[in-house]
Amino acid sequence: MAIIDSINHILEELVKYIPDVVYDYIPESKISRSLLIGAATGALAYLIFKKRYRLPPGPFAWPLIGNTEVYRKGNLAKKFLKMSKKYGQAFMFYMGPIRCLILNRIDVINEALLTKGANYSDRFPIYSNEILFEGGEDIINGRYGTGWKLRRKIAGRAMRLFMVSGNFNIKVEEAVSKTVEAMLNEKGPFDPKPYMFFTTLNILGGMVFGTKYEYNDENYLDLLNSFEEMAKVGSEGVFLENMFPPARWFPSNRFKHAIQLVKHFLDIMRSNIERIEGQFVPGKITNFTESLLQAEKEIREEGEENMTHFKHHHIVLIVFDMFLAGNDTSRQTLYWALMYMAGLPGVQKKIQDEVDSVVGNDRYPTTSDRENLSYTDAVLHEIMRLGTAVPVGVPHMTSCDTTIDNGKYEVPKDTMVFINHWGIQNDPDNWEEVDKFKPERFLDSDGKMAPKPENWLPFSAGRRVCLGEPMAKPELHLILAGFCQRLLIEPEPGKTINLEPMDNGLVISPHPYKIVVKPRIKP
Ligand code: HEM
Repeated sequence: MAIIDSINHILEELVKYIPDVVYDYIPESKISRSLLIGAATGALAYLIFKKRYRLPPGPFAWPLIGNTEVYRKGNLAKKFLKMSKKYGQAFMFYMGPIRCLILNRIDVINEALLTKGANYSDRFPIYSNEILFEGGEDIINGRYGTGWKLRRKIAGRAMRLFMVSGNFNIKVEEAVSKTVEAMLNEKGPFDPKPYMFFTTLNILGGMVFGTKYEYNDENYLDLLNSFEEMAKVGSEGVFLENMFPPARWFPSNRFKHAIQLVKHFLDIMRSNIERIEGQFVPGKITNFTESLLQAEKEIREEGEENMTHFKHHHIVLIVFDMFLAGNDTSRQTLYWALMYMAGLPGVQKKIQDEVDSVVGNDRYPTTSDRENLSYTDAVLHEIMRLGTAVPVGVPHMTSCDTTIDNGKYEVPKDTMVFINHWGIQNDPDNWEEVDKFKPERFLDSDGKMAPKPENWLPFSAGRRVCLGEPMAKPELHLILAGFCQRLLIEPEPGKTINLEPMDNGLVISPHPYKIVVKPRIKP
């Protein structure tokens, strides 16, 4: 009570200098007065002593709600590119109360991801991710530090093992041949989207669990529906719960639905891991999950105290990451690929000629054909440029006060950072005839793949670079080559395919057309 009395004494003295009109608003109760003066003094001290930063420019932001016009609806990547022309290549906006830095040019992106990688590689602790990912201790959402590094290293090693074991070519071939067969069974024009899911899921399922799915398999349909539903919930916009903590006391139905979906998905992962664990013979690794189980065993043998950063729970989260990060990105790229093939028969024919001459038709393409299938590779690069699968990346966070644009601006600790991958890949300042589908831009004068243009960055760079890049690129290349080798892909009769991306939602999606496929090789 002594504190309240002394605050009130100060207030009594101060009010003598306050104009009457303000005096009327000062409550009479001593406790309310103390709270008021305490809050006012706190706010004043905050304003006086708050560190002032030389922040990058950006639009005016309302307190608490920030720039609703930016984050509420529509395609973020396109908005960011447009805003960068007004505010500069490193600018800020506020998502609710969260301060966000947007990077739109390769030199500032390289500065953040490569030169100052240690300052820019943390992840923002997004509330929904911490809830959905049971603590957010997976790889994608993991905070930058020892635990994340260890989990990334173990998962990277497991993936490399799959790539070099010879299993990779086999799994891709199995997946492509199953999809080709299923699509050829279609009687008329059909939507190719579910088939792309079927292809990528078969490869991921093969890698992670050693599973093979059939098109009407119950387990497969369960995964497909869970994924479709998760993608739908995710594309409906940001969760209010992430921006405004009080919203967490009364979670929206959408948020509750997302929790149920992820829980179901994690249960599927757990039951598969348990099955593999039951048959696991240490030292004998045949799939990704067994590699993780082996790593867990070795870490445990070094002493239980080493297990803080790699427990059984982390295996479930890492496996979930593989499906989450690996599936939607790859299937979306393939969906674009089929639309381009149906819409651009000349490009399709050139791939077919290349595959026919390099591979022939009595076997499927393999990774060793890749360097001789340069035109196919260039087409894939152009598809990934225009149909960027992760348009504004996975947000990073600064782990300390830092700078950007060679010291021109200061960026405070805990700022959320977006890399506009779609933006640099579709900026007319970076590419000639930016909207034109031109695979040749990736080829040298001998028709071989030229060095990667610096503005082609679908997988990001630096410490958080996509873990799946070494797998995704050859995988998508083999699938595209395999489809074109086996199939003639055409639009639905009477339809012309509009290859402009749809202008809605967070992802860059093609317009949904039906296609027709015909066999090129007799089965
Ligand atoms: C078209 C295919 C793909 C694209 C365009 C893509 C793109 C990306 C991007 C932009 C990021 C964020 C990087 C950053 O934070 O700066 C990322 C992260 C990640 N990706 Fe991919 N990805 C693809 C396929 C895959 C596949 C097939 C897998 C695994 C099977 C995978 C696993 C991951 C993981 C685990 C991360 C998190 C890395 C970390 O936070 O340390 N991705 N990916």
